[in-house]
Amino acid sequence: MSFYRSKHVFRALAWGMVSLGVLTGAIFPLVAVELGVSAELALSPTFVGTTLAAGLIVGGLNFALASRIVRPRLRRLTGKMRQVRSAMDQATYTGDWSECDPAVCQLKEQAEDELGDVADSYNALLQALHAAHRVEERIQNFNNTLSSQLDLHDLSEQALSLLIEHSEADGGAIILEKQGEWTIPASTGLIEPEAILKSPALQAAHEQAEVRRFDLPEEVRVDAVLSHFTPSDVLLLPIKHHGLLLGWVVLAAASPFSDKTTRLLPLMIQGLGLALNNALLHDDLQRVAALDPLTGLYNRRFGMKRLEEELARIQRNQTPLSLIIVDLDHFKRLNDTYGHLAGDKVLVRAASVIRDMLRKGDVVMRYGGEEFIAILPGSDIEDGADIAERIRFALAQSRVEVAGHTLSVTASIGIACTADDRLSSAEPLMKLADSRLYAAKSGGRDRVIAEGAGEALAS
Ligand SMILES: Nc1nc2c(ncn2[C@@H]2O[C@H](COP(=O)(O)OP(=O)(O)OP(=O)(O)O)[C@@H](O)[C@H]2O)c(=O)[nH]1
Repeated sequence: MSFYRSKHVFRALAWGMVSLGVLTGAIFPLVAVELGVSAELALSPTFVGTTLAAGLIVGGLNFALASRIVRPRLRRLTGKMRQVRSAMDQATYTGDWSECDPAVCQLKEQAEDELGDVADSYNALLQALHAAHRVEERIQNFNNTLSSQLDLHDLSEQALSLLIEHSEADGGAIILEKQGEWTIPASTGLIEPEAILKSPALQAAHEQAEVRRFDLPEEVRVDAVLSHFTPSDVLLLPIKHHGLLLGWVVLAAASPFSDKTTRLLPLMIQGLGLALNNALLHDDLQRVAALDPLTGLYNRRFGMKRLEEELARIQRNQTPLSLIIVDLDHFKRLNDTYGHLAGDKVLVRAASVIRDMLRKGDVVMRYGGEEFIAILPGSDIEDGADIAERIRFALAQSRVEVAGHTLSVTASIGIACTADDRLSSAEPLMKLADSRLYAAKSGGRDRVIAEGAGEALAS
């Protein structure tokens, strides 16, 4: 019948019940005749009218009863749903989801029939929406926290600590590819994390960058406060940007990661790819801005900044610092004779010779055209002079082949030292070293001067 398919369930129910009542009322006189009531009485207009009216009334009452039982419950259900919908509308703009909390909005329907099923389904839907919102909120918070970070090291540390906080991990590390090498910019709670870089399993993982379970090399253990342990579950999650593998997040836990965590982590890491890519670009730009493009040494601007930093540091540590100025001799003549490109090759070689003579922790910059400065923290004037002499000698020995010519160059060098010359700031230190360089030039070039010329400070 058409009312089965009606859009108005209660109207259809009313039609159905009343029609059934009237039909029963209509059939009743015939049944009465069959049961022995005289046809004259049973089919009389009064009898038929009464049975029809009775059928109509019973149908109507049935409908009223059904409607009274079912409608309030349905109204409660729809009322709650409307409340949650409008709370969600609001929350989308205000960010306050407390009104949509399942604890507040759940339906407490006791019925064990279809109505109870509807309420249960509604409650389950509410829970699912709430859980989805919580995941979205976590991912958004994670991305917001990271997007403001451009320093690669700080970003990696922060990302790792958030990932550990949002998972059951006891320790972990971030592995990144930087200038063609795999490095670990952040690690927490792991003993000897560097061993991961040599792991064949990691090398194999690079081939197919996907989330996987991972066996840590034996020496990598989790550092619990009172003991070290081998984790029972380790996740290796790729960090990608536009499909390109930037690195990996390694998370290690004492007990297996839950399904929820293994599903949440890749979503969180999606945003990390963008943030790390920005930080890597920033890092590259900073490096490019700090370097002299011809020699790859620090440029003057960045080198002088480093000098200020080193001076501040040696003052705190009460150690000396020597500054060496190296100026190639008769470089103009070399350029004029063999050409600018030949001059460039000699500059590149000179830069590498000077760098090779220095220790880790020393700083070297190209200060100007054919002038280099080396900063030696911790060196007194004797150390400085010794290194300067080695630089002079190595430069004089080095040869550069250019278009069939073997070129060589000498250098004049001046040195000053914070402790021996009783200087503490960059300007007088540079001035004194420069005046000694001048003395080396005027003394005949190809020599080191480490004393005298103090009068330059007075000017
Ligand atoms: N090939 C090349 N030459 C450069 C570069 N920068 C500066 N120069 C040249 O270096 C030369 C420096 O000349 P000067 O300052 O007169 O010094 P010098 O000829 O070395 O003489 P002394 O220092 O007195 O021994 C100039 O001819 C510059 O053009 C560079 O990047 N490449």
